[in-house]
Amino acid sequence: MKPVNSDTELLQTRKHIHPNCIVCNKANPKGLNINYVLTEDGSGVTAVFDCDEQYEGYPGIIHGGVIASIFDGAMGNCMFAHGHSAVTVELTTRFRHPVQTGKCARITARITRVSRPLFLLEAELIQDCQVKATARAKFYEQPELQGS
Ligand SMILES: CCCCCCCCCCCCCC(=O)SCCNC(=O)CCNC(=O)[C@H](O)C(C)(C)COP(=O)(O)OP(=O)(O)OC[C@H]1O[C@@H](n2cnc3c(N)ncnc32)[C@H](O)[C@@H]1OP(=O)(O)O
Repeated sequence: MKPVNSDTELLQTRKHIHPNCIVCNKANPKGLNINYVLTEDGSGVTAVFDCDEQYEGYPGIIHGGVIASIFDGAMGNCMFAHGHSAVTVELTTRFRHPVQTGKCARITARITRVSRPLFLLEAELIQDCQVKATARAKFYEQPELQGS
């Protein structure tokens, strides 16, 4: 599926991304400040997460809720990148291996199926060349969120 714009800065500049988003807005001092950009082939979005220890649950392991939030943000931004505004209606995360603090991880998300108003998306987190967590979600299109 082609994105509406190949500009990798698109995701941070589109006015309809909520200015206070807890996951992706860099201006939110209490947020995760994740910078999602389009993948090279434009089919999805990707981001690097620094896995700072402030996000740990158990010592040395990133909290699963933080990972789920980053997946949700990735898939939401993927929707925006393809010109769809939508809300999450279902999110399933599989924590395959502990995500360690102090080592960067890469998150990638893409749309896998469209059945309007529902969109199915998948995401994965890779650290140390290993897929450590995956997610699937359903998003429900809400065009009225555009421009808010
Ligand atoms: C000291 C200071 C203390 C401070 C405390 C602070 C408190 C803070 C509290 C913070 C709280 C923060 C909380 C956090 O954020 S914890 C952080 C987020 N979670 C993780 O990092 C977990 C990462 N995952 C793993 O480590 C492995 O996957 C584990 C060890 C879990 C299993 O890996 P392993 O390679 O060993 O095996 P396997 O993958 O073949 O699976 C084996 C079995 O596991 C079951 N299973 C697996 N998947 C599912 C599933 N989807 N539904 C149902 N069951 C499932 C099932 O029985 C399966 O067996 P089978 O059915 O296949 O026979």
